[in-house]
Amino acid sequence: MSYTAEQGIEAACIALGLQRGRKNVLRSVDCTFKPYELTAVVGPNGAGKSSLLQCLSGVQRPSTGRIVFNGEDAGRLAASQRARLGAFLPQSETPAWSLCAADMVALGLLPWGRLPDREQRVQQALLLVDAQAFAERPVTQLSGGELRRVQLARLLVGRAPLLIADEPTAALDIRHQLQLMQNFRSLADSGKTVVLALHDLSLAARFCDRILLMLDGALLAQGAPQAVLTPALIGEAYGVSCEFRWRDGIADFVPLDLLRKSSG
Ligand SMILES: Nc1ncnc2c1ncn2[C@@H]1O[C@H](COP(=O)(O)OP(=O)(O)OP(=O)(O)O)[C@@H](O)[C@H]1O
Repeated sequence: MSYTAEQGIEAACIALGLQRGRKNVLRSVDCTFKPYELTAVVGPNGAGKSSLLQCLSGVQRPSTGRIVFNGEDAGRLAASQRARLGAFLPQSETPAWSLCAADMVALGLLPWGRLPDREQRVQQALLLVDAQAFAERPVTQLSGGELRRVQLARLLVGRAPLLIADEPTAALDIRHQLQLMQNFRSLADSGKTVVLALHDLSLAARFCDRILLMLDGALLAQGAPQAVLTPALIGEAYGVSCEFRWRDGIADFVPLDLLRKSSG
């Protein structure tokens, strides 16, 4: 591939399908993620958000369709090259051994070998998520939110132009949710392509350029927050009535009532 890791990457999913067991959990998904864009993938439990992010990151091989990075088939890339292009934070992960937080963050630099500024990068990443205070603590002794922040630092420490995070704000307190979303916003503004699965629709509306709304393995809608996060589409996807109150660019999502019996 002819571009460097610091250049932007446009990642496209083309007619993406994924079968798990007997179920088609992704059904012909077409979408494109661009440099300078922060995209939220939203939708009810089981809609296929994690499956889409796993395909995009290369953790899952799609059953049908393709992922294309800057026009080239990502499925043909060596795993090491793909890791340098796209960094991924899975929805959940339990540490297998008790390495210290700084060493866990440094794992995010593995795709680039031993960089001369390794220590600096690790310290900067820890600072981004406010985790310097527990840099030397074993990750097995951190609280859920502290561990998540260390895992987020591991995502942010590298040089990949594509950042993919599955429910990055879950487990974080409101201060750290806000700080993290501001960081993702700045990273997108600097040219990164950022894709997040989110359940918090207020955060998605406030910080993201685009929203992909998924339902039952397919895209129900995609576009700007004000176009996608409408009471009609939210009602169809989640089965709840809701209100969005927009004030100075800040969206406040208020779920009001159940519209129908849940299917999931
Ligand atoms: N390993 C698996 N084997 C079989 N089915 C699976 C597997 N993992 C997920 N699924 C199914 O795939 C569908 C999509 O799951 P996915 O995790 O992508 O949803 P999601 O939108 O991320 O949900 P959530 O909001 O609950 O995290 C669900 O119906 C789920 O039951």
